[in-house]
Amino acid sequence: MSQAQLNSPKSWLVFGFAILAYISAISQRTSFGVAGIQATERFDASAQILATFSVVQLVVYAGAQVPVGLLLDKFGPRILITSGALLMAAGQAFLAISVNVPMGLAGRVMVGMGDAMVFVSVLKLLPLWFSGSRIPVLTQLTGTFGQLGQLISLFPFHMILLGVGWSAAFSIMSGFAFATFITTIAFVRNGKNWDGHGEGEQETGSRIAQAWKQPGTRLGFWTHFSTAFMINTFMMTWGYPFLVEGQGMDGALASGLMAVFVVVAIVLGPILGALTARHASQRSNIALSIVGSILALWAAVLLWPGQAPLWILVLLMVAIAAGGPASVIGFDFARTFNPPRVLGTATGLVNTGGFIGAFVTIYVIGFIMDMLHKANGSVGELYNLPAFRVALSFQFVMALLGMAFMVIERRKARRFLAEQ
Ligand SMILES: NCCCC[C@H](N)C(=O)NCC(=O)O
Repeated sequence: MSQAQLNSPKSWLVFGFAILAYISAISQRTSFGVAGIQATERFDASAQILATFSVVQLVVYAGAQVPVGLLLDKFGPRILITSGALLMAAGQAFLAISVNVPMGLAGRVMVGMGDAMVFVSVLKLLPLWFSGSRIPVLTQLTGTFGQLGQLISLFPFHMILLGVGWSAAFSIMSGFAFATFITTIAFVRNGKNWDGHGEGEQETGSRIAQAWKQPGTRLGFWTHFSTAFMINTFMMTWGYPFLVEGQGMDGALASGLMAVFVVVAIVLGPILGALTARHASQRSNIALSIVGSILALWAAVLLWPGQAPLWILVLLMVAIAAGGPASVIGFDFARTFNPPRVLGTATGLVNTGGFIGAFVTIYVIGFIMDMLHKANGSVGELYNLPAFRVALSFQFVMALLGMAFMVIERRKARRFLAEQ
């Protein structure tokens, strides 16, 4: 390990440009979400087809995590971030010229694959360039800075889309991704602490098995699962319809309140980073407390007689948003329990938790809503408060499952540490 390189000015330069690539990745990921109305017109698509775009992109993202983790351990972060940026640039360029649904989907698949390569690679760079308590803080800051990407798609991208049009807006996003491809080649290095391809000689299957066998990886997976599935469920599908159709909130207010998620991530990320660095033995308790707070607020909102007042809905959103920074604790478990040669694989495994949890929850909530509507003879509104109350309660089942596994794996991880 080259100590001279750690925490050096060059470390900050590498980290800065890696973060830039991640900010770009988040802006590419979220850009389609603000272009829904234009996409419906351009592709002459139904709401279901529009939803397919998001689901396809997320399935690609989650499905790519383990292969990306394996490639990361073999080839290192620099190649992965470079390839991710190039794939996203190509995907957005393709989307800019696409005129039908299959072309649009192909573009989003490329964006999803490219996006999948960036976050875990930035995390893998951290122990190569930094040491000690800086790592958990920088892990949190990575997630926090990434939120700036969402602001890019919410504001400048959206303005260009409205003012100049689809092709120009997506071409500019493609240009942004391409710019980070160039800056990654120019400035991002694996550094002297990267052992190179020698790390990648181990069999693929055995590397996955080695990472998963480690109780710290499984604790990280269930931590990510428990903290992130509710924010993903809310942001990706059910938050907006629940606020507008279930709680009778004005659509513009509901969209505006979604910015709460960015603000909470920016404020809470560094605080949680410092807390986890200082109190490593309390990491799981911090995550469990945040999941507990989300559940308490969901219970208050769902049990509230009639529509809940605005203040409690805002509190609910703050709590759900706290799940984002809390999920980063999962990556900290992966890092502290695994040797560097399987860290990418372990991080990829952890990063699937909150997405797998969200797919299941999103689907089951929709299924329950449909069943309740059918049980009522398919009369009246599909989306209504009593139906949301029942369907959204499914989140308690998933959260309790996740928390139970966190406690089980925590016990095993502690036993593992005691035996070391
Ligand atoms: N401060 C918010 C961080 C959110 C992290 C999020 N749960 C996550 O796992 N992100 C992975 C990614 O690729 O962005």
